[in-house]
Amino acid sequence: MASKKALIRRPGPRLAEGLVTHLERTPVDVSLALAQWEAYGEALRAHGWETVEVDPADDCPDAVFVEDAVVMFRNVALITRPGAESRRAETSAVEQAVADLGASVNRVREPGTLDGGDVLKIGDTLYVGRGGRTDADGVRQLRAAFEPLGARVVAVPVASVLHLKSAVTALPDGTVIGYPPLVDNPSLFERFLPVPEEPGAHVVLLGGAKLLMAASAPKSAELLADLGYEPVLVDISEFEKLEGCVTCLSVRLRNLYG
Ligand SMILES: NC(=O)NCCC[C@H](N)C(=O)O
Repeated sequence: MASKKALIRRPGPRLAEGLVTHLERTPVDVSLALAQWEAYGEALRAHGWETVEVDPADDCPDAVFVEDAVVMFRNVALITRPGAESRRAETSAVEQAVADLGASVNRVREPGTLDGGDVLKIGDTLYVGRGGRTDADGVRQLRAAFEPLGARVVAVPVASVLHLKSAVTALPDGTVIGYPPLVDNPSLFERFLPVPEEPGAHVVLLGGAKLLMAASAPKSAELLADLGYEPVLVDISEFEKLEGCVTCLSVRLRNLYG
């Protein structure tokens, strides 16, 4: 039976120093962030996901955004080489965690850069954002790692946001959702549904019709509820101040043995 495990990583004491690129910096309340992170993990567990904590990286302010350190396809983990130098030390404990869970491990090598937040998986298609954090060599290495396993890799230019998945994610039926002002090329996707708020573009598929979403996107949640989905809302305001979203706080692992 497929496992339902989710990697998460506790925010560290330097969280407030996390990178901001497209937003103006506003103060982060680290203790509120920790409470929000606990509630996020609880929401995953309440919907049948076993959370697995990666060892914290207290010197890395952005380590909580664990999605950026690894891309999973089937039972293979591609450990990334983050585009931001300050995030490169995040990956070793993530590699250890996925290896301990039984994944086969591959790595993005210098000089390529790739952030997990740039990879949107829909079935066997991997859309990869070529933008501020992921370069052409990173895209090539993603192809080399996963095309032999049956993935189709589609590269998408990203200019307006930090990562591809800051702009778009996908519903369980593969429909891509996004907030139009921030989606550079909606025509690259097979089906595109606009949502009315920027954070409304981010969903984590919890299973069945359940979608984990940010509490800051009530209108988008309403729209998706009206389409028969069941939004589960979590407040992640402190992570949003650092350009984080619901997707980047976990990595779901569904195809590991054991
Ligand atoms: N996948 C994501 O959207 N990750 C968010 C990363 C935010 C972090 N402050 C960064 O700039 O790297």
